[in-house]
Amino acid sequence: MEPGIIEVNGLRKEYGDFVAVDNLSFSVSKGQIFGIVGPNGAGKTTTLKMLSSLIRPTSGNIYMKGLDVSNDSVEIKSFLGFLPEESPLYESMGVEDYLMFFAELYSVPKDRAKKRIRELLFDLALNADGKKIGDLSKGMKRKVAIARSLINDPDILIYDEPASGLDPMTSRYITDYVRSLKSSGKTIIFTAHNLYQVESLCDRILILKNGKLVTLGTAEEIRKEYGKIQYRLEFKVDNIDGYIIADFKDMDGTYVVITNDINVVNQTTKWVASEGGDIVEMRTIVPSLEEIFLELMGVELFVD
Ligand SMILES: Nc1ncnc2c1ncn2[C@@H]1O[C@H](COP(=O)(O)OP(=O)(O)OP(=O)(O)O)[C@@H](O)[C@H]1O
Repeated sequence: MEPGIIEVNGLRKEYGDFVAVDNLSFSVSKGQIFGIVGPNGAGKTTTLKMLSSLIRPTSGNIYMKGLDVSNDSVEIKSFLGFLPEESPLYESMGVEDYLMFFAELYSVPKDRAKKRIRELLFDLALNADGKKIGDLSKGMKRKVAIARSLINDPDILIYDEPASGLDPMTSRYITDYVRSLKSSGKTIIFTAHNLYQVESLCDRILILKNGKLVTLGTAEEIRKEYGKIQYRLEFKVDNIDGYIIADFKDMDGTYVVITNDINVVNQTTKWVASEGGDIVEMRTIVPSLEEIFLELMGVELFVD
């Protein structure tokens, strides 16, 4: 198999006696959106900080485009954009001055930087109207931080919770924007707590718990491996007294059976036919990534 644009092998981070990230290995292919999810304290931010060479791993290695992050961090920074969970912005600066300042830090020639800033402001629908960064809304500040991460047009983007804490519209705008970055050929690793967002956006998903990989795959693969598909059968019969195949709910004259056993479905349909009744509806209930996630984390789910 071709090596990924990002290759992580046996990554470990210790803080004193505490192991924040433990023997983590994964590979991200070029042009993929790769999501890292896990409960608070799972080690997501620590992993992203190691990928962005903000902190050094205790052991293990990370390669980006074949370069070792520990040794070639300067070169890697030229094609990497990092968006931290909390982005400290220079509150007293105007948006364009702020972005120009970062363009200079990345040695982007002035003319190209001006064009890039115009494009980014347009693409992100960011109209600051001459306001200082400190006077912008939370969503606009997040957009400024995203524009900053893209100022040098990097190929690889590492985004820590890019759309968290924002209103649904801005959050949606940012996730759509991340999707458009993928269409322009960029590779994106991001963390999020909103699993519907992760499911709709990511090509592959890594679930972390206590610093360890729990599972890794497409949403479909994770669903296949961990999700219990259930069947919901709704039927009508004149007399339910003889039904002993499974538990059922009486819903005002129709009866509902929810089961993960296909034999129960087959036997029930036969029984309903033999009683001269009708099947009102039969469907499968596919678990959401959220339900699988909660189950993997050991949280009991209650189904009505
Ligand atoms: N500098 C540090 N010193 C000591 N422990 C730390 C340090 N940074 C992180 N940790 C610990 O490492 C663990 C993982 O933290 P991390 O921030 O990576 O989790 P996370 O998955 O990003 O959580 P969240 O979803 O809350 O952002 C936590 O228990 C945290 O307290």
